[in-house]
Amino acid sequence: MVLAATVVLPGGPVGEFDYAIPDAMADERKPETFVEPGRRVRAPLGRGNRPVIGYCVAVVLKPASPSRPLKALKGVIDTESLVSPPMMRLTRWMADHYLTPWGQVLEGVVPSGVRGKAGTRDVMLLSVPTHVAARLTKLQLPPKQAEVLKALAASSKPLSLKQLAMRADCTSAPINALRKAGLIESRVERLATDGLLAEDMVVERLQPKKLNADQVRTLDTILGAIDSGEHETILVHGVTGSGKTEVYLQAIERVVAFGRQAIVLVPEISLTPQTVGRFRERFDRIAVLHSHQSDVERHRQWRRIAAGEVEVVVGARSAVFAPTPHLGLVVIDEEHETSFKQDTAPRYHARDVALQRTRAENVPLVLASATPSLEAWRYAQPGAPERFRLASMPRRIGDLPMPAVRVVDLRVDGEMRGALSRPLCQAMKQALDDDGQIILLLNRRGYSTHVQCPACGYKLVCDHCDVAMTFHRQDNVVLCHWCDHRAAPPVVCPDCRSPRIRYGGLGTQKLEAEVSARFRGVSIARMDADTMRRPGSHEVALDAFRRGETRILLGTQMIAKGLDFPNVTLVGVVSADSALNLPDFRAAERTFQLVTQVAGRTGRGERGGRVIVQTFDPDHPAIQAAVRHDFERFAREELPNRQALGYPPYGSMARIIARGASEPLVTAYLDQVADAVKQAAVETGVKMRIAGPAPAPITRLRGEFRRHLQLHAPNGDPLRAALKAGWQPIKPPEGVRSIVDIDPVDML
Ligand SMILES: Nc1ncnc2c1ncn2[C@@H]1O[C@H](COP(=O)(O)OP(=O)(O)OP(=O)(O)O)[C@@H](O)[C@H]1O
Ligand SMILES: [Zn+2]
Repeated sequence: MVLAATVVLPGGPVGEFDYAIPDAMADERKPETFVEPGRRVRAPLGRGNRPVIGYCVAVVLKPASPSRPLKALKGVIDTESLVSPPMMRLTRWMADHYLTPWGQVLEGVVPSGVRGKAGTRDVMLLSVPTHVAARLTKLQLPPKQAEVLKALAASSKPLSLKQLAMRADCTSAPINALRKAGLIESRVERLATDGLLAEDMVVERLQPKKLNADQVRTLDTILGAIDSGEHETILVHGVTGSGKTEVYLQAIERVVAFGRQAIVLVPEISLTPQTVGRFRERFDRIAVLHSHQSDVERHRQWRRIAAGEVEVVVGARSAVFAPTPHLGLVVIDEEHETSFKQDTAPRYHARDVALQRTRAENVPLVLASATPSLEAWRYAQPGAPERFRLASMPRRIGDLPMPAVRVVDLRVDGEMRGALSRPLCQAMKQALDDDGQIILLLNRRGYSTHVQCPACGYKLVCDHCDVAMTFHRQDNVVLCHWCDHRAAPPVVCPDCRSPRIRYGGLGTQKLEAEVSARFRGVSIARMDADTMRRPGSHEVALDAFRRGETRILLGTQMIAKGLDFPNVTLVGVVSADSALNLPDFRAAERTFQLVTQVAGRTGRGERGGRVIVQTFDPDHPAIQAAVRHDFERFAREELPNRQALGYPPYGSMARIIARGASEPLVTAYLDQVADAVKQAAVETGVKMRIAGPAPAPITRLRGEFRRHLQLHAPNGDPLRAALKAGWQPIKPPEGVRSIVDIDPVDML
């Protein structure tokens, strides 16, 4: 038998490869060179023995095969495992579920700062072995060496070479002589270069709030699951302002009291100092993980978490992989948010990964939202394939009423004053007169969202993408929001030279200009991707709004969620329709979520609040349900549509997207794949619906043509089988790239 390491390669080729482990790498007493699962190794690949780096995923005994001996590993990179056994199993599941090579999943899950041990360095620490210390006086040594040994033995903790040389006032020569003679032992330890770790911010501690009846009921449900020691998923559906956060903070207190850790996932955009502060007020040791962190900071947090020094991990999507040693609970706040799905490989959804992880570790998962995803909602209904438990919180804290919503029909209201209808203008004036504050939502950035020529019908699109260019007045450019291509704004039609070229369509910049012209002297802040570029700008803008210095806050969806400002007495939705016409089966769901969430930002104080929604489609079921803050009504009306078409949550879906500069090559490749997938689908014996191949909704992006194929099946297994047989084996030609997105969220 030979001791072998099973290795997967992040950079391909796909597959698991066995390598013999040389004796020197099988010695547990030499941790620097020990091979174990979760460490990266150097291995020779292929005929030419090209050196590659891979992850050891298993250590196994293999029967020796003299005719085909295993190649031997060349070296070990990591001095400790980067991936715990449960995490190893989780990444394995992800590789299978998302049809992504295991090595690529591992590379995506272990942060680069952790792989590179950012902010730390290896330090050799010297000490005197106990058996040497015992006979220190009896040793016959040259005087300098005796002095060194005495100095080291007198030290209460191990010393670095430099420290010891200083204490004994010597060069490294006598120290090395002692090491050679086995009188001094050494080990390598990884220490932070900045020496002392920054202390956690000190924040005034707050006591738990006294819960209302709905909160008590919900907390009891969660605590029951925690105490049972079993996995259970609990969907907390609570209207905006019902106090969901307080409930899960108190559930986490129980988990922490048991000496376990909790992970709380929030959308990246909500991960503000304000949010983190709510945790610091209640817990001593918090770790924050987000995508703007430096490698050094991320590595530091990762180590603290792995060492069990942290009670609560708060983070965006990737915090689902936090290496907590004793996980007790995972919470996903605003569970419906699309940012929980990663849009590069591995294309995982944090909700599904969390479900898998909490099941494996036997701990509860809490999903919280005022507008749950239809997936989570269906699974909380009787008779669904998954069984989530539903906890409802239908009332606001303090029994505050939900704000009244008025719909303005833009088709009949002829009295538009630019972007704002007369009712919205009047309501704004009144809110300002009453010393209230206003939130205006418009989910399109820029000034004009399209440039068109009425004379010849010309539309200005990006040179590289099949996307309309947006005019940005501040920089005086037309800009592609997909590839960032910039051009000078045309003054005449580039096609027919007509000077009547029109800049139309409303963006946040234009809205800001209109509002400030109409409400002179009123302080306005705009929050969108253009004004929020610098880190921390979000917080600055929200702080000014909180203090009342800003009276009107307008912006894209980033102002729609989570904000809790009691003085906001009016919310205006400038155009509720922007998401409604997207070629996406979730368009209605997105519209409902956005309008409901932003409407929920008002009426959160004693002063009450109201909402005005402008739309060209006032009878649309999503808008009708949002106007009533009625999620159940929306779900009742939308679910049958999904069921009729076999769309999620009734069945699984996968999308193949192929792209390349040459349209014929992309087409030929995807046609070939489609045939193979259809053939394979028949062989699964499961009824599958396959749509396409067809041009993707965004047909050209960054100069590449895009085509896609969509697969629907009652569940994910036959989909994966068909893709494994039909898609995986067909290598795209040079210049064509192809990806598979399982359970896609992005339909463009
Ligand atoms: N039991 C309680 N007693 C008094 N105030 C409470 C209580 N629970 C929560 N609150 C307060 O009520 C407000 C709303 O709570 P929270 O922000 O947790 O609601 P939410 O359900 O998460 O809302 P949303 O979904 O709109 O973000 C907060 O200011 C919170 O501090
Ligand atoms: Zn472009």
